Amino acid sequence: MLPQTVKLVEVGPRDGLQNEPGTVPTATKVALIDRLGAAGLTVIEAGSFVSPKWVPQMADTAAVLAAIQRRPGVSYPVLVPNMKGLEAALAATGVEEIAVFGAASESFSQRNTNCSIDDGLARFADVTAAAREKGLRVRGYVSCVLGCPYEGRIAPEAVARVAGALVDMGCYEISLGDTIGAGTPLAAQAMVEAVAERVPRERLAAHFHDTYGQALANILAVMERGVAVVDCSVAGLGGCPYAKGASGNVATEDVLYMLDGMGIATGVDMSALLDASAMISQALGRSPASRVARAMGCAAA
Ligand SMILES: CC(C)(COP(=O)([O-])OP(=O)([O-])OC[C@H]1O[C@@H](n2cnc3c(N)ncnc32)[C@H](O)[C@@H]1OP(=O)([O-])[O-])[C@@H](O)C(=O)NCCC(=O)NCCSC(=O)C[C@@](C)(O)CC(=O)[O-]
Repeated sequence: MLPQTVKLVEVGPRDGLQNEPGTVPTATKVALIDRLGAAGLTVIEAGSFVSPKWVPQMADTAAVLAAIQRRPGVSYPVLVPNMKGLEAALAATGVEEIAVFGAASESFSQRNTNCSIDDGLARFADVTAAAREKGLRVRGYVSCVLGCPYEGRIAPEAVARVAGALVDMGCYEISLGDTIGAGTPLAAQAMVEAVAERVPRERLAAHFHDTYGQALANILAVMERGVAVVDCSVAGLGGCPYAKGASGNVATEDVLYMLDGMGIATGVDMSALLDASAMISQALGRSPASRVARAMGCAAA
């Protein structure tokens, strides 16, 4: 049975823009986030407090948080990898939610966070406990749930182990990242079934990249297995710095078009979303990767 409503988690300003080769001005990020809020998105990932040597594109996250127009009922989470990141998040304006991010692949964990899966989980346990003590909500990510750029196939049980550990430490929701977009629908369903042995389905989110054009099919497949939270990126922004040729998250416009067409409520307005998509595409000087945005007339800048 398909869900009647789906929560869309907009990750473009973080997952998308962290991959831009050039610097995106703070004012552009702020304008994008404000437009996404105006379109009705209720969760908009605003940036990350990670090492600026690792991800220089997110170095202005505190400035972004200070300048956005906060809307009631909208959450603006930020990624935090360690206690230093948590301190920065707590010092920034208005942070109420953070996300910690682990992986189901040892090699990816090393490349992304310079530590093993288990060392990362130990760090996240400390971060999560301290964050919750301060009243913050904590979301957990698992990367490489349907394949790793270094190790290939990842066992669903490995995903379930990391997802279970994140929930046990206090994450309210687990976002399952097909980082390189390699998954296909039956594999996505099998992975969700394995994870559901450890984490209730209503606490799972699909975070699928669209590298092989499978993201929408995979989203529908896991919705059939009870997943009702979908991460997506306006204009299909993004990629993966550790996976050559990887494309961005599934485009928000494309997910919304599918859900609207199926009569599934999201609270997001297509024309306001297209406005945000056109704005960021123009700022970056390229056409949106979203098929829907292109079909609806968002041309190259
Ligand atoms: C985790 C670390 C910090 C370890 O990196 P490290 O080098 O092992 O850390 P360290 O503790 O040894 O510190 C090294 C330097 O970084 C600084 N530092 C240390 N921590 C911070 C911090 N929080 N904020 C600012 N600065 C920090 C620290 O102060 C020090 O500075 P120095 O003394 O050399 O001048 C690093 O590997 C890192 O920042 N990684 C983040 C990588 C990242 O952001 N990746 C993208 C997000 S994950 C993703 O996109 C996947 C996802 C979530 O979307 C799901 C999916 O699609 O799969």
